[in-house]
Formats: sequence, C-alpha cells, structure tokens
Amino acid sequence: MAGSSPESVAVVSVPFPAQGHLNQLLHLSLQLADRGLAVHYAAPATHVRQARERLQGWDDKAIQSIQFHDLGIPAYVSPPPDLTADTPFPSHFMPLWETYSAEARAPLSALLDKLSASHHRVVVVYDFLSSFAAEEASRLPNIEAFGFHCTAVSSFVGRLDAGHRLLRENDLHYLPTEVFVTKEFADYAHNRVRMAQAISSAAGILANTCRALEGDFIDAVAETLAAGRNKLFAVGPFNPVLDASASKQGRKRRHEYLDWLDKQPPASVLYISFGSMTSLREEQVTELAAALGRSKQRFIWVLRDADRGDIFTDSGGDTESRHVKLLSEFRKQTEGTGLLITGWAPQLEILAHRATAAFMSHCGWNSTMESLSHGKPILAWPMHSDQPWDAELICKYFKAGILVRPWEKHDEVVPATTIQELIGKLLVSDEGSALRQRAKELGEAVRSSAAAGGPSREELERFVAHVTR
Ligand SMILES: O=c1ccn([C@@H]2O[C@H](COP(=O)(O)OP(=O)(O)O[C@H]3O[C@H](CO)[C@@H](O)[C@H](O)[C@H]3O)[C@@H](O)[C@H]2O)c(=O)[nH]1
Repeated sequence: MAGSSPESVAVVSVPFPAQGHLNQLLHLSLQLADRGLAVHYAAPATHVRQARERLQGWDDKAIQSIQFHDLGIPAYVSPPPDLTADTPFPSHFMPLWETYSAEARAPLSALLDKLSASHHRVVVVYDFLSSFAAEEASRLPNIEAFGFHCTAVSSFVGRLDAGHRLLRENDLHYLPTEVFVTKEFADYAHNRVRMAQAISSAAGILANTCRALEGDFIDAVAETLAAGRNKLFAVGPFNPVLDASASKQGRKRRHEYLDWLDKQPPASVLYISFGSMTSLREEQVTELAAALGRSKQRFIWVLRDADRGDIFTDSGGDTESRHVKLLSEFRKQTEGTGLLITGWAPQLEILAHRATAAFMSHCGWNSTMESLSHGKPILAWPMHSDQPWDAELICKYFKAGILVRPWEKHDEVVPATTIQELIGKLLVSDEGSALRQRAKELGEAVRSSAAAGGPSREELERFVAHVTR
C-alpha cells in the first residue's frame, strides 16, 4: 500500500487534566507538528488554556501549529488543597477527574467522527488516565490509538514483574505507584479509568524517556510489548532541551527571574520546587526556610500550594498570606542571596540556566526529566504517586542525587539541620562533586539522544514513519 501523506493523517492528543500530564503531551504534540503532522489537542477549555499559558521552551509560532479543541465538561467543584489531610496525595482533584472521565468522552467522540471522515488515518495519542479515548478510537476503522506513558519506563518493568532481573541486578526496590496514592484514586484508576485495559489495548506506547537514562528498561518493555505485537517508542525527553546560553538572547517575554540568574556565578544556585500537585505543611515551610537562611547558598525557592482542578479559580495569594510573617522575615534575611517565588516559575528555563547548580525536587517525572536533561543533580524529596520510585532511580540507578527522606517518613517534618546538611553535601562536598559530575554526563547523553541522529530523535522519526506508512 502506498504511504499516507502527512496531510492525510490527523493526530489527536488527549491529555489528562493535571499540569504534569497536560504539558508532556503538549510538548510531544509540538514535536509531531514540527514534523509536518496535523495535530489536534483536545482537553476541557480551562485545561487547554492552562497548558498554553504555562508552556515553556517553544515560540508563539510553534503553538499556532496546533489545533486546540474544547472537550466541554459540566461545572465541577474546584476546592483548594486540604493542608490538614493525613495524605500528601492531592485528593482535591477528584471532583474534576470524576467529571472529566464521565463527560469528556462524548465531545471527543464527536471530534473523532469528524476527523475520521476527513482523513485517511487518525492517530490518537492518549494519556493512560484518559482511557475512554482508546475505547472511542476502537469504534472507527481508520483510527489507531497509542498510549502515552508519562512516567519512568522502569516503573512499567516493576509493574510487570516486581522481581525482574534488572531490578535485582541494580539493587532497586520496586515502589509501585498504587501504594503512594489514596485508595480513592487507586479505585478510580482501576474501576473508572480501567487503566490496565487502556494499556493493553494500545497499538503502541510512546514513552517520555530515553536510552541514555533507561536503555535496559526500554529493551525489556519493548520485548514484552513485541510479544503482543505492540510497539514501544522511547522518544523522550518530551520537554525541549534548552541551550543555557540562549537564555541570554533577549527573548520576547523573558522572565525577571532569569535576569537574576544571569547575575549569579555558574553552577551556584539551588532551585527548589515541588511541582504542581504538592503543598508543604506550615511546619515544613518553617524548617526549609531556616535551612536555606542558614546554608548561605544561593537559591530560587518556589513556595506554592498544589494547583486547584481549575487553576483560574485560584486567587493566587493563599500561600503568600498564610506565611506572611515568615516570608517577610525570610526575604529580609536572604536578600541578595535568594529569590522566593510564590507564583508560577519558569522551571524549564531555570533548570537550563548555567547558574543553576542543583534541584531540590519532589521527583515528579517532568521535573526529573527536565533536571537531568540539563545536567542538574537532585535532592530527592518524594511526596506521592510515582515519585518514590523516581527518587529510587535518581539516587540508586542514575546516581545523580541524594534522598532527603524516604516516603515512609512523609508525615514527619524534616528538620532544618538535616536539610542544611544535605544542601551542603550536594553543592559543595566531594561526595556531591561525584553526583554533580554524573548528572552533567547524563545531561550530555540526554541532549545527544534528542539531537539529530540521536536515538530519541530516530525513534520519533520511526513513529512518524509508522503513522504515515
Ligand atoms: O512553578 C512551577 C511549578 C511547576 N512547573 C512545571 O510543572 C511541571 C510539574 O510536573 P512534575 O514535575 O511531573 O510534577 P507534578 O506536577 O507533581 O506531576 C504529576 O504528574 C507527573 C506525570 O504523571 C507525575 O510524575 C507526578 O508524580 C505527578 O504528581 C513541570 O513541567 C515543571 O517544569 C513550572 O514550570 N513552574
């Protein structure tokens, strides 16, 4: 059969409505559009807006190459995170996710009907938590659905076989995501989303990882999938790899925080952020502030509560007003040494900057990939979901980080003295030097993966060739 032209193929990306999922699929969508494919990105309107407004690393022209669609869903409650909850998992997202799973299917179905009638082939790329997309895709003969694996591929290996040879040989202890979420969410993923079926019904899997980081695990998963005649495409990092020097080339909307970084010595600043779905308890904020104040290290600290389901209902001032006294004293004490951000930070650009030395992170998979693709070691402080596993990988397999505390101690406050000691260890000790060097080498390898001729780039070309065959 003659190959399809790229114009006769439509790609429909169906993310899951949470920042760490929306942005990964938008990055991938942009990469596919960059290769001439017509890409449609379908999510509830507020989440389309969120993904677009928070996108980093792409110019305005690139974003115009994507066609965005509103998967209209009814109103849902969008409460702030519960800071007194006894679990760090962000349960306040559940009303959004329940509504999304129930109501986004119909508008997606209508979109697929339309595109299927006007294109030779439609390729659906769906988040495993948006499994209804795979079910809808299976209704139509000219649609092929690919799952998108937004966490480490090694976690897939652990899920298939917790005693897998690769885990044993590398002294890794598999930490399944299900243990680090609430029962409510585990039931939702199992019964409502039917995640297991979503994985098995995919024509293939696109993974945000690369050979430089998880080569052996990629081979193991590819082998398992090949037995079921499915394909694995390891095309990460999805996030663009930015050139640190490019941050100096007067971009249109360059952030003031980057101007501050420009004035700092190379590899001198610790970046601290816990992603978009974690809120620190007040006592922990106090200890972290004390540690940063005493450490005398340069830093950028993003202190913000977890997003709400609809981020546009958040007044944005909650974090600032809750810690008003502490923050005012802290800002005075650390003036000139550090920046405290209580809004949204340009993380990708901060991590790409040459003045950034290391990252204190909750180890969300985006943060992990963004940090390692720019060669920054990690102080690993896992909070929930896949993060304990990512921390295990970072510290024991990549050997590019230090564990702040194991997840089991998540209800204990980590004291300032411990945090301060770990900051010193990573930033200035000999032990830290080996970790910094290792992260630097990994960064170079990840960047080569994504460059022309590199394995991730080749895999992406292989995927494009496959869907336009
Ligand atoms: O001020 C901020 C805060 C975050 N980010 C970005 O937001 C994303 C956060 O993603 P991630 O690091 O993966 O953390 P979460 O937001 O916690 O992501 C959720 O989704 C991920 C993908 O499934 C999982 O790996 C995490 O465990 C889960 O909590 C990253 O791209 C960051 O660059 C910013 O740009 N500025």
